[in-house]
Parts: sequence; structure tokens; C-alpha cells
Amino acid sequence: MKNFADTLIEHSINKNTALVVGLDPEVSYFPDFLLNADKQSTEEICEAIFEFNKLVIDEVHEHVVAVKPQLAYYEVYGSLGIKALEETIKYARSKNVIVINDAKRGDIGPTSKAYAKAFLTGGALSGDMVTVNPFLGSDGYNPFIEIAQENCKGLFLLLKTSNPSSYEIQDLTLQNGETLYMQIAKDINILTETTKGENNYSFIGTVIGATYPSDAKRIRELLPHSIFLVPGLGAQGAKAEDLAVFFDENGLGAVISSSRGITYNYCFRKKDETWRNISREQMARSISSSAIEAKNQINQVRFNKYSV
Ligand SMILES: O=C(O)c1cc(=O)[nH]c(=O)n1[C@@H]1O[C@H](COP(=O)(O)O)[C@@H](O)[C@H]1O
Repeated sequence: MKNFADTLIEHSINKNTALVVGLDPEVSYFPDFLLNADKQSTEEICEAIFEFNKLVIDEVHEHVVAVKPQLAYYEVYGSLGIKALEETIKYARSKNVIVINDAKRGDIGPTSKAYAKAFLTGGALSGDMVTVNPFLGSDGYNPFIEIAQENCKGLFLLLKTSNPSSYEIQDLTLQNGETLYMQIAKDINILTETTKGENNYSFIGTVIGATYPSDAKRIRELLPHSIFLVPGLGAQGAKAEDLAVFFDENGLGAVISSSRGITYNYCFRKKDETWRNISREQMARSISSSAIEAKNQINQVRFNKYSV
């Protein structure tokens, strides 16, 4: 059975990209052609969310390894939001794009098993990979690993997140002198070693913020077989040149995620509200050019790693 790390790497090599685009449908950034004052029912909002995601996927699918829907943006609209997510997953798959459900789940063992079944066994909400919160301990994340393995899927465990306050908990020093995130990295190293595929990477990936390149370097020394999911490029302040340390000498081992920096450039680049009137074509151009620019910048860094 194929290791999902190999599938992810094959997509990256075949499409020559390490970019992941986040599908975080924040409707206050939607132009009027998608959503306006006359369309405000939950049904209309969720239709607009699916329209938005379809447009994004159409524009980026050739330039990305994966799309990453962040579940909160769908859950906020209840069952209709979940329906928009299900349709989005189906649409992305029809375009041969890997789907990473950014759910950040993790619970006591039996509940984690139910979450893992929901996201990794082929049901309506099932993508290819899921983000997992490891801070409940190994009985909280092991069910995801088992179910991912059985179903040839993958996961990303949060290790060192991109947000400014991640140090408050993740960098706490334990009794043995290790930081919490490094201890988790040590704990899972053996699991990643025993679950590697042909490319030497495991389907057990880890999340390391682009905002913490020096931590990434330390984690990489401990975890040579884990693919990094790296959020924080663009809107959170990380720059392409910060990304070199996340990749191995072959330009593999990491995928770089950006949401707002790709999907909402049309409004972030404008100081006024004129973006509300942009056309579908203008929005599509903004999204595709932002994705191509990010893909190229990342490629430059990952293939010229040692000259950066
Ligand atoms: O797991 C994630 O994707 C994630 C982990 C992390 O450490 N930081 C982080 O920003 N994310 C997610 O990545 C996305 C970042 O969005 P942008 O800052 O707009 O690119 C959001 O959906 C976050 O929930």
C-alpha cells in the first residue's frame, strides 16, 4: 500500500510546486459579485463560499500540491457550511488536488478515533490529510496515525505553530530541560522512522510556522523523516527567504501554506473599498498571479537553498 508521503511528494515533483493554498472563506473579504447586502441568508452565504472556493481551485490547481480548508470558516454556518465544505472537497478532488483538512483535532483515544474516521476514511468530510493537535498525548494522536496508515492517508501534528504567543505553551521547558515542542518531536521520531515511504518521509507530518525558521532547523535535526506543513507566509509576516531551512537538499520535505496572501490580495493591496466592485475575471487574475508568484518564490528558495 502506498505511503501518503510518497503521494504528496509525487504531486510536488510532477507539478513543480511546494505551495499549499488555504481555503479560509472570510466573507467580509468577498467582492459584491459573490456576496452583497441583498444576499445575506445563511444559504446565500454558503453558496457564495462554494463559488469562491471553486474559483480559487480553478485558478490555483495547477500551481499547488494541496488546498487546505480551515474548518472553522465552514462550521460557523452550521450544516450549510459543512455542505459547502463537502462540495469543496469533492471539487478539489475532481481537479486532482490533495485536500488537507485543517481541523486541528485531538481528544481522548476513542474520540480521536471518531475524528480520524471522519477525516481519513473516505466519508463526505474526508480529505487526504488532517491537522492534529498532539497536546493531549499519544493516546490522542495515535488513532489518527493508525487510521491514516490503514487508509493510505496522512496527518500533520502541530509542533511549533506560527502565532506570536505559541511560545507561551509550546516553548515551556520541561523537567528534563527540553522544550515541550522538542519533546513531542523526540517522541514521534521513532514513529516517523518506522512509517517512511520510498522517499524517506513518513505520512506523519508536522506543522512548523514559517515565522520560526530557527526552531525549524532544530526540529529538522531531530525529525529527518517528517514532512513540514509550514503556514505563516505573507499575511503573518514570514518571507520567502525564511523558508530555505524547511527544505532538504533535494528541495523536498516541506509544503508551504498561504491563505490570505493568495486569495485576498485583491483587497489587501487596495487602501480603499473599491475592491468590492471587482469583476470575477479581475479576482481570478489576482488569485492566479498571487499563486504563481508564491510558487516561483518558494521554488527559487528550495532549489537554491544553499545560496540564499
Ligand atoms: O495548521 C495550520 O494550518 C496552521 C498552523 C499554524 O501554526 N498557523 C496557522 O496559521 N495555521 C493556519 O494556516 C492559515 C494561515 O492563514 P494565512 O495567515 O492567511 O496564510 C490559517 O487557516 C491558520 O489556521
